[in-house]
Amino acid sequence: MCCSVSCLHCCVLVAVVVVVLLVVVVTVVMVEVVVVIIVVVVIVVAENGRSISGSSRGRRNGNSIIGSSSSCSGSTSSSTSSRVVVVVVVVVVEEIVVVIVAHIVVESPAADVFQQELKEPQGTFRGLETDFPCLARVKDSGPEPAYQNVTTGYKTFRSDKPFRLKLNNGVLPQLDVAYETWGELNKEGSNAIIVLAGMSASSHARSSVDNMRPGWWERFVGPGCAVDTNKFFVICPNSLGGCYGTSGPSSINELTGKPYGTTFPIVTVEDITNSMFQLLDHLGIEKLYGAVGSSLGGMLSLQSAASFPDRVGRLISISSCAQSHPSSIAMRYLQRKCIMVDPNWNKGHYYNLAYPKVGMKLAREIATLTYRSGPEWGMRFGRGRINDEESVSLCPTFLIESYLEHQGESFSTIYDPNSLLYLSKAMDMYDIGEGFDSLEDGLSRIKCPVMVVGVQTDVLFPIWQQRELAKALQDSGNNQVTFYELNSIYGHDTFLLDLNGVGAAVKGFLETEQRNVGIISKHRLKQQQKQTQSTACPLN
Ligand SMILES: N[C@@H](CCO)C(=O)O
Repeated sequence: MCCSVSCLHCCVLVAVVVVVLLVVVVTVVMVEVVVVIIVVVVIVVAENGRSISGSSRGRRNGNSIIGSSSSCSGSTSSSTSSRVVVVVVVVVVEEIVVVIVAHIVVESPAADVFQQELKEPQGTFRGLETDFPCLARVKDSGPEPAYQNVTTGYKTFRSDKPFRLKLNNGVLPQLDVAYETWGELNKEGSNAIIVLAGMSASSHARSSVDNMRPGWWERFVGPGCAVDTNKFFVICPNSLGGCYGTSGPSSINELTGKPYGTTFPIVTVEDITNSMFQLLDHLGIEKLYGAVGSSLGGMLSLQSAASFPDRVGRLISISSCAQSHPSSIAMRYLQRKCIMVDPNWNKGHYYNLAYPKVGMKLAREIATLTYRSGPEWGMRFGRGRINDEESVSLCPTFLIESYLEHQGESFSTIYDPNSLLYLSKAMDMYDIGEGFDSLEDGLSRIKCPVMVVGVQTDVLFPIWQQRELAKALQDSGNNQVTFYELNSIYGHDTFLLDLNGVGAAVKGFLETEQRNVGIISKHRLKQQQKQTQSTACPLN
């Protein structure tokens, strides 16, 4: 403990109290000693006086008196000693009590402060504290996506046919795909929209009677919302390789009776797309009205239209790409590395053993850097400190630090680290031009109207990449490409948070007959925002 400038007054007060107590203790001890000496001397002198006068009377009055004097002299001496003993005992007990009290005062933390201050005046450097009481102390001051560990409330499609994957001759003896639906499929089966999630999300896009908790797109999907469940039958599947009900590394391998861990086959965006179309087959949906996806989901929507051009009516890709850029791969590589160097990761076999929490937490902190933006943090936290009163140490000082720590902590135990490895790898590997002469050739398989939405503050899928995607789609021969550039502050996570921008664009594109619109004007987005705001779906 040390006195900082801010608590100088408290130090002075503590010092005064300690000095006064010490003076009182020393004075009491000294007085007690003097008193005991005086009392003993008085008793001894008084008794001696009585004994002297008694013996002179005995000598005058004969034997009887001598005999009486003799017996009397013995009783006086013993009573004197016992009085002295009683006085000494009482005083010694008192002294002990006083010494104990003095000891408590001198050893108290308050006295420690004082002694330290006496030895080392204000401002003396004594070395940093090394106990690092770093705690996640974040003020909940901004919007966050609703991610949950979803274990119930979804349906599961199971295929018992072997599911073949693109790489390494991978095969799964059976396939599970978890999914949730909202709205009604019409008689023609023509109003189905598949909503494709980002990496961390589950099938729980919106609350339902089976799971009342808010979904990750709660305000975007629903009656009157951007994806209007009064008009559309909405399906949200969990991705292959994930951990919320669909086959993934935490699933049990029926051959061994144990979780696959890293024996699970490598997964690609094409594989995830194929698994989702098996689900659509199972649901009897021949052709989707639309595929709407963000981030990994945007890759899936592009791939759906490329792999199954006759089965996708229109597609939306938000903050995504058709070919992962080295800068995004680098950001995901670091996250994977954090997990894989955690000794508890144990080459992916940690189920029922120690959990690689440290690596997972750090991975999510890095991921958060790529999901949000400097402008948002500037507005939300500025250079605000966690505790203005606290002296500066190597622990987090600024609110942004404790925000990252909080994000890492809260996500680290609701998502399977192996799923993060598999799905982030799938994103790295994505290249719609692979096997074709160019990206445009790969994109030319997409025949339906496309809307590309990008965000100016996205560092993971930067806005220039979105412009390039829209242009490459046009250059591939598609003359039904719409491009929106949003200036939201929420970076890559804008698709989860900005209902006015993203919601309006999505609703407009889904509910407008598609023509050869080319690059859409800002004027049209404003019109669509007004349209969206006038609907029953609650905005912000
Ligand atoms: N915050 C999102 C961003 C990537 O889509 C996630 O964690 O999945």
